[in-house]
Amino acid sequence: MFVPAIKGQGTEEQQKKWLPLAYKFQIIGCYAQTELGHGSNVQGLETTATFDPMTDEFVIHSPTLTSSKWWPGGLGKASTHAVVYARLITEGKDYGIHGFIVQLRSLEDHSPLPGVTLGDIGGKFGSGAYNSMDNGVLRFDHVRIPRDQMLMRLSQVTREGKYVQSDVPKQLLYGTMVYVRQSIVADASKALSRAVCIAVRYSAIRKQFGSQDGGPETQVLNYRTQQSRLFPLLASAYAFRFVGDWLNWLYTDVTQKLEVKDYSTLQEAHACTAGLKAVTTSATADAIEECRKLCGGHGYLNSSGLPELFAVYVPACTYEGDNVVLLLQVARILMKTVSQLTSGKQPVGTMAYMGKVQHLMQSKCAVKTAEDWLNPAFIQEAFEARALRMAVNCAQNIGQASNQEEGFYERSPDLLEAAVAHIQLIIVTKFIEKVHQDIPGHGVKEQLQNLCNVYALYTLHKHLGDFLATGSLTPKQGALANEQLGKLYAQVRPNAVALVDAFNYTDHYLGSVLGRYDGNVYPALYEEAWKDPLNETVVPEGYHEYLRPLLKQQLKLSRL
Ligand SMILES: CC/C=C\C/C=C\C/C=C\C/C=C\CCCCC(=O)SCCNC(=O)CCNC(=O)[C@H](O)C(C)(C)COP(=O)(O)OP(=O)(O)OC[C@H]1O[C@@H](n2cnc3c(N)ncnc32)[C@H](O)[C@@H]1OP(=O)(O)O
Ligand SMILES: Cc1cc2nc3c(=O)[nH]c(=O)nc-3n(C[C@H](O)[C@H](O)[C@H](O)COP(=O)(O)OP(=O)(O)OC[C@H]3O[C@@H](n4cnc5c(N)ncnc54)[C@H](O)[C@@H]3O)c2cc1C
Repeated sequence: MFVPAIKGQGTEEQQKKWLPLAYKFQIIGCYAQTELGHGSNVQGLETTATFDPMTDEFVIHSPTLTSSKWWPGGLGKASTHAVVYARLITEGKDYGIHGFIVQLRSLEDHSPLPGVTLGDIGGKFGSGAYNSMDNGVLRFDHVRIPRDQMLMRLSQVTREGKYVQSDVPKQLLYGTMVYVRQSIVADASKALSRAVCIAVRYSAIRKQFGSQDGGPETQVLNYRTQQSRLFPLLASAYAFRFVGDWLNWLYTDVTQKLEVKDYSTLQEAHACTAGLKAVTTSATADAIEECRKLCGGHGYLNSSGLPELFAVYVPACTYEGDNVVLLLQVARILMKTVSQLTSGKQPVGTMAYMGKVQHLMQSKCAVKTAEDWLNPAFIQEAFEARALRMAVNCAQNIGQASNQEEGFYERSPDLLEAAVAHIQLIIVTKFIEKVHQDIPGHGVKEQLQNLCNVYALYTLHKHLGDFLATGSLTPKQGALANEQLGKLYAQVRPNAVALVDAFNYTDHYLGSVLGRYDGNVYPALYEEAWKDPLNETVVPEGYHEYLRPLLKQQLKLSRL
């Protein structure tokens, strides 16, 4: 994040100076924004950067304990530099949060520079690989940096100490977070597909119950409950891959527009990256845990690969923006869009469907049979009606409050659900668009169409309350969707293993004895057990000190 921050907020000159050093690992940088007392609320950060016109320097300082930088990855032990976000103060005025390049450690012996106190913040969730990341703590005691180490693409301070705001939106300060959020969506798809690959392959080889007159037991993958839990996760892995590809296109397009000072899609980029990051990471974290349960007891072994995957993945719901905070950002933009509908201003991009407000507020879903739910037009309209009606309901309720802001906070739980509905519509829309494209490979398109329908109808079934409460569906239509879902599972079943093999993960990358490509699980589980250090001795350490005396004592007592 050190590099994207300099690329997005540094001048050409600053990029020329600092990026080659970072690319060649002549310096190692981190992104030091979050503090002990503030993470979500960036504008509440307390670290100060006070301009000293006498020396043409900024004085970086941590005025309070809560201003200590806390969490930045790489900060504790590895980084020599940081992009530090601090309150810019010049001529006695606080101009809010800006980025500054600050050297933290000597390039000679890696010792902290004068005025810099830093270290690691300690162990994190479980024994997961995230403990290999030195998330750190950092405090400054009046550390001086040259004025040209303020990142000056978005705003400047002159030699005399005058603050100059460039003619660019101040939200570009948040650009690095937008970049990482869009990459986190692709990351969610990768993590989810790994978990699903393990669970599908293991479910195909695991047999339990159901043997007739001594015949083989039943593959657990054939149980309808296993399919109803697992196949929506398989469909989600594909859904998040396709929406992540689209989001990367959107991000690239917005970045190109910024180059020519076209800020028209900045809000769309913020809403989509924030909302998709929130929805895909929450779903993926829950799905990895579900995949562990789908593998029964063996899923709880570290050798299954699932506990580690879960422990390393779950902070994605928090870092790069707490998911609730990000969804409330989406909700704010939805409310703004709804308020503009009466002005005749046509919504664009992923909000365009809201322009059909007259139709969508009174449309009646035309589904009459279970098969009708295979029509993408019916799915699309149902999801649009649900999302729009939830947003309009929130706007009407907020409008009844005496104060807009108060109304927003009062209704924030409902706004959260409206934001999720909007984001799920985007995911469904992009999946439908994907399967409408020419897709190579014999039968591949049909399989993706099945998964698209599984993702949409499962999501509809899971959130049926929204669809019924907004009148977007009738209970009968909801039941038909569930009926069609069961038929789709039967169609996915024959190709389930092929659909996870398609992720093309090596056994090494998957890191799971349950997810082995050859399915030879039991010998692998048994072999893995003997690698446990506890098995280096046949008689366990502690026998003579603790177990033997206890056993002997009990034996004596039993003879009395
Ligand atoms: C380098 C890695 C690359 C790839 C990695 C690959 C895969 C990724 C996998 C793992 C990642 C690895 C490790 C994890 C690293 C994690 C690092 C971090 O966690 S960095 C710190 C992250 N912190 C946050 O996300 C903070 C969240 N808070 C905020 O973003 C803001 O405080 C806020 C919540 C948006 C509030 O902003 P503000 O206080 O300014 O107030 P408003 O809500 O009123 O907003 C004002 C105005 O601005 C608009 N806006 C807000 N944000 C943005 C934005 N990002 N872009 C554009 N516009 C924005 C907002 O809509 C308002 O607009 P208005 O209504 O005025 O029109
Ligand atoms: C593994 C990991 C790596 C990280 N790496 C970095 C890094 O490299 N650089 C960096 O700068 N930071 C990093 N962070 C910090 C991370 O970005 C923050 O923790 C994150 O942004 C959440 O902010 P917070 O901790 O202040 O949460 P808080 O906002 O304190 O969240 C606590 C609760 O308050 C709720 N809440 C907060 N505000 C509102 C609101 N307005 N309305 C409703 N509910 C609200 C949240 O939903 C949550 O339930 C990392 C964190 C982790 C866990």
